[in-house]
Amino acid sequence: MLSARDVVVGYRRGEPVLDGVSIDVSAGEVLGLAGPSGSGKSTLGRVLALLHRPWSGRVSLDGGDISGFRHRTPPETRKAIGIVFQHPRPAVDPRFTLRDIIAEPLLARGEAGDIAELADEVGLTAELLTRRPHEVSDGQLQRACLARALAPQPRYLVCDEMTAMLDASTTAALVRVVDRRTRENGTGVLAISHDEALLERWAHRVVSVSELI
Ligand SMILES: Nc1ncnc2c1ncn2[C@@H]1O[C@H](COP(=O)(O)OP(=O)(O)OP(=O)(O)O)[C@@H](O)[C@H]1O
Repeated sequence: MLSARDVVVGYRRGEPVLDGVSIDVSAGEVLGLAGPSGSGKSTLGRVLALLHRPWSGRVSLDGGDISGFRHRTPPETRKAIGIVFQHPRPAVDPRFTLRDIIAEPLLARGEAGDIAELADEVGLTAELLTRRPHEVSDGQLQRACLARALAPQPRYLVCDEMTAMLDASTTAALVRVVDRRTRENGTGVLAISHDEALLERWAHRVVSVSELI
């Protein structure tokens, strides 16, 4: 279980965005996180993905406290939690090919991974893997970002408006990819979205930030 307990966090001193929020994402579960713009959905996703350190409260991974790690997160913990953002372009190095982008987390750990298999999983052809970000569509780049997040076989995945920029067929394709991981590998997913219809189809249950206090 990936959990946050009584998390208080914000960007300006004395102005918490989340004030005592608790959430549990179980293995094999897709938890939808809905709610109005500015309510702190992305902030909570970033806290769970260890990109933002809470002012107080606790973040735990399968029972172990991981609240204090952030940049010094041990590789095994870092590997366990993936994140995919709404906008793929700022999330990649424009000099890299899609193959390099997908391989990035594996190379960083000196691990070998089957890039062709990951590309196949997200529906990218071998030819697309040779291109750079400016030579592919947003949807194709987002497929590469999803493959990069899945490469270390994370136990939990935060999808922060992963499909908000994409058309209906690419959205459905990427959701199918993540859903297969949930069913076959037990990957727990926090699916953050404005799209209530999407969450209704995808998530096992849906909560809003205001319900988590
Ligand atoms: N880097 C930042 N610096 C300062 N304030 C920020 C930063 N990121 C978010 N905020 C503020 O924190 C609050 C919550 O933002 P957050 O992006 O978590 O909400 P959200 O529910 O995901 O919104 P949206 O649905 O519009 O993406 C907002 O008031 C926002 O302006």
